[in-house]
Amino acid sequence: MKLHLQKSIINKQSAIQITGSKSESNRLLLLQALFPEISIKNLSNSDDSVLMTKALASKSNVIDIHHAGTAMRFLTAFFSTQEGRSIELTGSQRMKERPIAILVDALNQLGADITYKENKGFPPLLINGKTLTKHKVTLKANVSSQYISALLLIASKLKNGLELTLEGKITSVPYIKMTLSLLEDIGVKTTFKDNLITVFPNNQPLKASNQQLTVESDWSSASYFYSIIALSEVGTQIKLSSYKNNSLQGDSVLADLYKAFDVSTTFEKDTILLQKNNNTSPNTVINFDLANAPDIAQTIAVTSFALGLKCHLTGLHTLKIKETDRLVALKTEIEKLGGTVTITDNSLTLEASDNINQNVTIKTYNDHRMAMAFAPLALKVPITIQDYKVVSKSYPTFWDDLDQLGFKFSI
Ligand SMILES: O=C(O)C1=C[C@@H](OP(=O)(O)O)[C@@H](O)[C@H](O)C1
Ligand SMILES: C=C(OP(=O)(O)O)C(=O)O
Repeated sequence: MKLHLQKSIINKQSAIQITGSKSESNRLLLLQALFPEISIKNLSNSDDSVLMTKALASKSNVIDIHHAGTAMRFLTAFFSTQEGRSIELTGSQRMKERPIAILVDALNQLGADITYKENKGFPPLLINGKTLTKHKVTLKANVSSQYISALLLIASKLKNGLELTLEGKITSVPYIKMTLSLLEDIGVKTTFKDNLITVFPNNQPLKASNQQLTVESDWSSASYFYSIIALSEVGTQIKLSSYKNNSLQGDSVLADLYKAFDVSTTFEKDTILLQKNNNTSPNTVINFDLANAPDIAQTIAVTSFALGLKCHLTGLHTLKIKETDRLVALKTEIEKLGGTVTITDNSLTLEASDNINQNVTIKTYNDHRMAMAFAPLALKVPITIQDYKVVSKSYPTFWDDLDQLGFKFSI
């Protein structure tokens, strides 16, 4: 269903409460299934976290996690350890194109029994739960960190814990560190030195002081407000809550990166105040390596385009296997708007330009981030989002929050 955004000017000051991080939530939900004494505050209301909750509670032998990548990967590891349970783990058509062999091979080497129902290397998976007996495995670390997090999340419940050796350049590192930090928060011991991660077994109940966890709000969702402020008049402010100064989320690098667009971030207790300080110079060139923060690539590309800036983004190799091939999707949609984009397998270059075509319909490719990344362009031109409902994958109240800021739109 289409959503038409008129050219909008937003309120000078607004405050938005953002839902919990979907990455932290899906890790904690998995850990809660293993350690039921865990209680979680500020859980994400994203579709992906709702699907994760339902899948963990389900008694069915077919579980469909739709588009949720973390749920697919984390649940593959979880169900492989559930002795006596046999399930088919499946997902959307796109999920059936997102590779999973690296994780399946690692789990099978540890003693799991996982096979492919359709295409080798891809969901759906047939998983016969077993006690995993081995504790050492090596896997490629340059394709998706989610395979590594999946193994780490189940590791403390294996008899001898886990020793993971990572091969190749490690991608999306902050997500691995987030997993290890959350394990430490509940009292599981871990080490990460060079390319070796060790998780020690923990079959004791958790200490009372390790049972209550509060999810920080989602930084990837905050990126759309960074973009909105970057495109707004000098002096415009948005307050977002609830955030921490020492975040576990790699996307908190936004606070640094958006300085290039003259957006400042001020921490005030558990809120962040974003403010546009100057008109961004047209001579600014954006040059970022986003290997550690792949989910904000679309936001940054669109902010740069809207401000007419040249932009060169690298470290984008994981974008090809996300909800859609995000490199191709970005090139196609920015070019419809009048931009010039060159992509390789791991980079995107946007030429500086000062023209933005009006009334373009942005295709969303079943990708929440395509809809949300392009929406801020309404501060410059009227624009249509092809399927506005996609946002619920990570941010169900996105349009309500844009409405609150003063965006004008109709369905
Ligand atoms: O572990 C996680 O929560 C995630 C890891 C990242 O994936 P990759 O490691 O595949 O880049 C990220 O893109 C995804 O949205 C969430
Ligand atoms: C890539 C993403 O999610 P996932 O891999 O969990 O589907 C995302 O939210 O941008």
